[in-house]
Amino acid sequence: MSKPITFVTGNAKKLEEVIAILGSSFPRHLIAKKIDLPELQGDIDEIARKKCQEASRQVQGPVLVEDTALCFNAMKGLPGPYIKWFLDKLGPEGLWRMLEGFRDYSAQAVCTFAFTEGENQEVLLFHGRTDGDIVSPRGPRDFGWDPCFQPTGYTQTYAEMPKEEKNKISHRYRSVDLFREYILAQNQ
Ligand SMILES: O=c1nc[nH]c2c1ncn2[C@H]1C[C@H](O)[C@@H](COP(=O)(O)OP(=O)(O)OP(=O)(O)O)O1
Ligand SMILES: [Mg+2]
Repeated sequence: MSKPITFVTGNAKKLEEVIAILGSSFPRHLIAKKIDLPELQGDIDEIARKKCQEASRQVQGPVLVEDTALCFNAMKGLPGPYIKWFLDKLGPEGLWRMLEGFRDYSAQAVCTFAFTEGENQEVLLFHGRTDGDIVSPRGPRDFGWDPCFQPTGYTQTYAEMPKEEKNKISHRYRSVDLFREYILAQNQ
C-alpha cells in the first residue's frame, strides 16, 4: 500500500476544485492539510518546487502543492506568481484597470502542481494553462480573480460559469489531469 498524499494549501476554494476534479476514482488516498506556506519569489517552477520541498519537510510524507499564476501578456507575464498581492490590494476591478494603458487584455492562467513522495526525493511538476482575457468583473466574488478572467472562446467569466464547466477547461483542471495520469501510470 502506498502512503496517503497530503495536499497542502491554505486556500479552501482550491481544495474544493481539486477534490471535484480528481473525482472518486483516484487510486491514492488524499488528505488535505491547511498550512499557509511562504509566498516565495522566483520563476513559476522554482516557486512550486521550493513550496513542495517546504511542505514535505513539514508533513514528512508524500505531498502535493500547487501555485497559481495569472500572467498578463502586455506585462510580459507579470504579475504571474505575485498575483495574490495585486489581487489583495486592487481587487478584480483594479486588475482590469491596470491593463487600460496597454490596450492588450490577453492573459494566461497558469497552475503548477508539484508532487514529491517525500523529503529529499524528486519533485515532479505538472502544468496547466488556460488562455483568456482580463475583463470588467462579472459574477460571484467568492474565488479570487475568477470574476475578471474570461477564457478564450467563452462569453462568461470563470466566476459566471457553473463550477462543473470551469472544472472542465480550467488551468487547474489541466494540471490535475496530468498529475492523475502520472499516478495512474505508477499504479499499473
Ligand atoms: O482558479 C482560480 N481562480 C481565481 N483565483 C485563483 C484561482 N487559483 C488561485 N487563485 C488566487 C488565490 C491567490 O490570491 C492567487 C494564487 O496564489 P497562491 O499562492 O497559488 O494561492 P494561495 O496562497 O491562496 O493558496 P496556497 O496556500 O495553496 O498557496 O490566485
Ligand atoms: Mg500561496
